[in-house]
Amino acid sequence: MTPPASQTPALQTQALVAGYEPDLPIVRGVDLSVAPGELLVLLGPNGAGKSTLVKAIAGVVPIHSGSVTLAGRDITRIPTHRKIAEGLAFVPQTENIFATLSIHENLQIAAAVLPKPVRSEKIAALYERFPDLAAKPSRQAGTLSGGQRQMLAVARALIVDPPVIVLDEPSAGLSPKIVSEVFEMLQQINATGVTVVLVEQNVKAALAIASRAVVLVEGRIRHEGVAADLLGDPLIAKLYLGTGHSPDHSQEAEHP
Ligand SMILES: Nc1ncnc2c1ncn2[C@@H]1O[C@H](COP(=O)(O)OP(=O)(O)OP(=O)(O)O)[C@@H](O)[C@H]1O
Repeated sequence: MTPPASQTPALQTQALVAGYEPDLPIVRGVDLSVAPGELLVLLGPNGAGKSTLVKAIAGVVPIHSGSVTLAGRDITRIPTHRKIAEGLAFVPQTENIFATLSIHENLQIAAAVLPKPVRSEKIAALYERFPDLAAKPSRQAGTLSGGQRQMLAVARALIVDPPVIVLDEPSAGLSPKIVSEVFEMLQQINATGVTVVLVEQNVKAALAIASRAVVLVEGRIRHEGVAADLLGDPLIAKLYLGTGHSPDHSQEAEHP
């Protein structure tokens, strides 16, 4: 979906510089604009700074300068734990669930940011949306398959009905079949009006579901465009997307 240019971006970074050490920027001046309703994929070679960028947006990596806005509101300096209440949900690549707790307890903890009276109703709504989770609410989250863990991590993020969800490589370590299921789930979430931003190594699969793609190289945006166009551009595929000269991670085995 390509909304009118005048529309306030759902998520925007301006001249964003971020990194782990004060004198070592990894993200080096990124202007990223995500329109409401977009499913945007962030691509680029290993070490390009994709994860660092989304972590900076989520508030878990220090921002040196620049800004992050959500539907026009400045959230640059808002503490990480409050960003979810502002409407920005972040699903980290790892440690995105409490492995020793049950599915239900994981959802209860996520629901703690909501007012008490609505918590059970929100959890019930999630169970309706994710029947696989509803089937075994007392199961320990750490015993779930990789795909089901991602489902739980996404469900936790969705508990506040966020307008924007940002995911750091949700397909990491999953088999191609499970990757398809996770991507289908993201498409369905996007179809309900949620703006989705995801970092991905599964270039072809991600471009197939994305509306737009941004290619990050050495901490800067090098290319952006309609996902389908990028998929068909042999130069971009060769230079930045890893297709043709580095392994497509979709072939990796799932680690349960
Ligand atoms: N916790 C950390 N502390 C210091 N430097 C880090 C940390 N995590 C990542 N880096 C460095 O930041 C740079 C960008 O890493 P990042 O993970 O953001 O890249 P990426 O594009 O997501 O790559 P990949 O696809 O390999 O995950 C790399 O040079 C990496 O070594």
